[in-house]
Amino acid sequence: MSKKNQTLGEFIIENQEDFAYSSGELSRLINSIRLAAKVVNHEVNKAGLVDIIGAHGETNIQGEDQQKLDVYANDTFIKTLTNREIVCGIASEENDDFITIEGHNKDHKNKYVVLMDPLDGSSNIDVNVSVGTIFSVYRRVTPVGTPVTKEDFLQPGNKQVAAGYIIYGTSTMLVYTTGNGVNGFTLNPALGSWYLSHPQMKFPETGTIYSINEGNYIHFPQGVKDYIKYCQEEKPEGPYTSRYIGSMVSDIHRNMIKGGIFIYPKSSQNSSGKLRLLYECNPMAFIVEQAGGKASDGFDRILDLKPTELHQRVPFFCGSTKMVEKAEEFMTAKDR
Ligand SMILES: O=P(O)(O)OC[C@H]1O[C@](O)(COP(=O)(O)O)[C@@H](O)[C@@H]1O
Ligand SMILES: [Mg+2]
Ligand SMILES: [Mg+2]
Repeated sequence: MSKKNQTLGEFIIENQEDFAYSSGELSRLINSIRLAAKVVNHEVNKAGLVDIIGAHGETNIQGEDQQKLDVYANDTFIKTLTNREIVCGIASEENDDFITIEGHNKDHKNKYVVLMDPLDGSSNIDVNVSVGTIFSVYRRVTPVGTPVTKEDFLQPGNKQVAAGYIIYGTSTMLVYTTGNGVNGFTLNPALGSWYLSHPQMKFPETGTIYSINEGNYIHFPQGVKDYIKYCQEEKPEGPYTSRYIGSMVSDIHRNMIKGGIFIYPKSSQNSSGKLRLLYECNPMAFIVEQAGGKASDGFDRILDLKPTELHQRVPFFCGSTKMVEKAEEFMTAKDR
């Protein structure tokens, strides 16, 4: 069978070496995520048809309005993973605290914790623009057989054993890594199967797309302002293009295919930026590095940061290696 016709199920079976230390637990975890993703995809696709869009009337811990689909996606991923009892804990952007999963015999025997942003870019739902899900998997650091603690979730990103995202776009894709490159699978909605459509994805070393919310320009650090000016200057390789969807998964997915940089910097209004280290930046940084790209906070590697709290935010510079390095030069010159 040609690799292109391979389904995700077949891919997992044929690449068991990627799951070498997991005795089937990690493969079952990815299988559960692909199932939950199909359920969420079905709901996202009919968002315009049913009265499910719009603010839910609650606010999450960051004080932001939750959309109904945020809640739905959160519940779906949590229930799917909890019912199958294949993880020992879950932390979600939509929950104040982590969830402990005891297991059927209350023996806390599972090894992995999952951290997730169940619906990324949710403000795009009611205008029919792509949204996503981001997930991150770590091996617990506390002993198996005991309840998980915060320590299991506050691990640096370089300890991730798997990470991925789902993009609910014109096609729905699941892109993930277990630390052995990045593979992308496209959902055939008629069959409900994920097909390997993007084997061994590679982030172009450089590109001409820059993605940043320039509406916040006056609040940006000087290094970011200088980098934006640099992007707008004439260059031998041709002009740069500004593209910003406002849904990080979609912005980074496009840049990974075409070459580009995504920046969400700190600002005079927000000293740590907006994006969450554990639910958004670490998993995307792992994927991007595995595809040959680079991710930093403008100075230091995202994956080496030691988290101190679950909902911690961090400035994020991510994309084609040469472009991130160039942005870091401007940051170091003015903001170090
Ligand atoms: O509107 P802004 O400030 O540019 O923020 C956009 C960013 O916020 C996010 O939507 C945050 O994600 P959530 O929808 O999960 O809160 C990113 O996906 C996106 O890059
Ligand atoms: Mg998000
Ligand atoms: Mg979200």
